[in-house]
Amino acid sequence: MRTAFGVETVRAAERELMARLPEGALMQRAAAGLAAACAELLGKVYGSRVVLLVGSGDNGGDALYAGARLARRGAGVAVVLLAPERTHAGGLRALRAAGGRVSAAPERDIAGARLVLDGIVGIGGRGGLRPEAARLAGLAAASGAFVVAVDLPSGVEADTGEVRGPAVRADATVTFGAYKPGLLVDPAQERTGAVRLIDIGLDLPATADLEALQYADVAALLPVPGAGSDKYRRGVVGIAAGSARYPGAAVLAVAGALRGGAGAVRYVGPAADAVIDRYPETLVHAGPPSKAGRVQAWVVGPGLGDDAERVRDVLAADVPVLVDADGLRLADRATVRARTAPTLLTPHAGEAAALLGVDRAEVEAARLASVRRLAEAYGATVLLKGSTTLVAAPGGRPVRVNPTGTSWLATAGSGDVLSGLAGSLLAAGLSPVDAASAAAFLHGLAARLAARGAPVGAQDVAEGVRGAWREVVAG
Ligand SMILES: NC(=O)C1=CN([C@@H]2O[C@H](COP(=O)(O)OP(=O)(O)OC[C@H]3O[C@@H](n4cnc5c(N)ncnc54)[C@H](OP(=O)(O)O)[C@@H]3O)[C@@H](O)[C@H]2O)[C@@H](O)CC1
Ligand SMILES: [K+]
Repeated sequence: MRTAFGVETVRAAERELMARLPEGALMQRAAAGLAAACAELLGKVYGSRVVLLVGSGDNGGDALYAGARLARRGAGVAVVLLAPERTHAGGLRALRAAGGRVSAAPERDIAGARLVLDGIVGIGGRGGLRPEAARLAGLAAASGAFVVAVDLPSGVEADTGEVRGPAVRADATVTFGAYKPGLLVDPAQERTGAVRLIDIGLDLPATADLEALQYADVAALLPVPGAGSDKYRRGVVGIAAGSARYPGAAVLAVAGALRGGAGAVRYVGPAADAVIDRYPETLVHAGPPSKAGRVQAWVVGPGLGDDAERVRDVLAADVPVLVDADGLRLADRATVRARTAPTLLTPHAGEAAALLGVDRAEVEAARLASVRRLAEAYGATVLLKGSTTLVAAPGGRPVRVNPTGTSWLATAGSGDVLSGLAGSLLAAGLSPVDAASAAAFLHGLAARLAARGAPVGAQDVAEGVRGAWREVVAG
């Protein structure tokens, strides 16, 4: 599991460790890791031109000490100071002693640099970059130099991933002690480049603020039928989706469900012919969901139109229910809150905005806060779709972020496949958080496998799920 911790937690762990170490030791660990990463990126350090953008705090100190290490190895290092009178004094002394210099012509130095280190601001930052810092970040972006963010791209919010003003766009980020949530959540995540974690020996709490499943975590969650399994013991998932107008949504939700590990898929609704035509293994039923026979979990909503009655009927079932698409519009909040079996809501940003009564842009800007708010408001687990899909449960447990997302998934019907897949995992017995995050992981990987650099449709994604599953199990 990859974990991320908020600023307060990281600072507390740093204080605790600093009290046991000689003064400055932690910064030296950070700088050593940073310099090593930069040397690796440069390939040849000797003769390389490096520019440090240095602000008033310890983030600048890290950059200065790393710059000193690179200067000792023969790099030509120039530093641009944003607050000359408040620069980290020890770091600047070390840089000068190693042969580095303070830039007299920042524009020229940045234009000629191979590597720019962004030490403007780290976890002490508030809000977007100030004008002079923003100007320098712009010059760095325009120069074609490789930009390495120190701890995090300056200007992004470490705790939330929000980007409320100008911010550095890095090609790589070297972060210290722990991943910060903002490095994994959009929109900030788009600005980090590849992230490398330097272990500086922090002792962190067992419970993270954010976590991202890795291959082995997903493999451990996926259901495997035993010798004694029959289709009912493997779980039956019910799909209440589709309408005369949108039969395709039913077909795609069933396609996802058939790949999710449940023993059988039951379809209820007016698109039974289309479903059977494509997937004859589906059990179909034309009446209300409550009369369809036993299921271990329901999916309700994709392509449903305005059939509020089907949503009410499904929500009355005492099994886990996944609500998606039209179902989100039709589900009554008090009914969801009153359910005793778990509920999983799977909105995209626009649907989440409608549920929260805010603008879509506000959800997209504050994804972490939005998914947490929705989970509390509905007393339900919420999967917020996006290129960094988030899963939150009510009650403040760590939020999960999916690491396999790809922009190829922004294609019609791919959400229907995801709801079928997650519903199937629910029916197979996974908790809502595990079902949602394992489904998002498989779904993202399936899209990548299916796409391999070319556009994909939702059916391709559904067909890619088996390959993704195999890849996960193989590690
Ligand atoms: N603690 C440790 O042991 C270790 C810490 N480490 C490192 O220290 C970093 C944290 O250092 P830090 O606490 O000194 O804060 P930091 O991020 O440098 O900000 C400093 C100042 O910037 C300013 N500023 C704020 N917002 C701004 C903005 N938008 N645009 C421009 N400027 C802005 C504001 O000053 P102001 O001008 O408001 O007085 C603020 O006080 C951490 O990220 C890691 O790199 C590692 O070495 C490992 C060991
Ligand atoms: K930085």
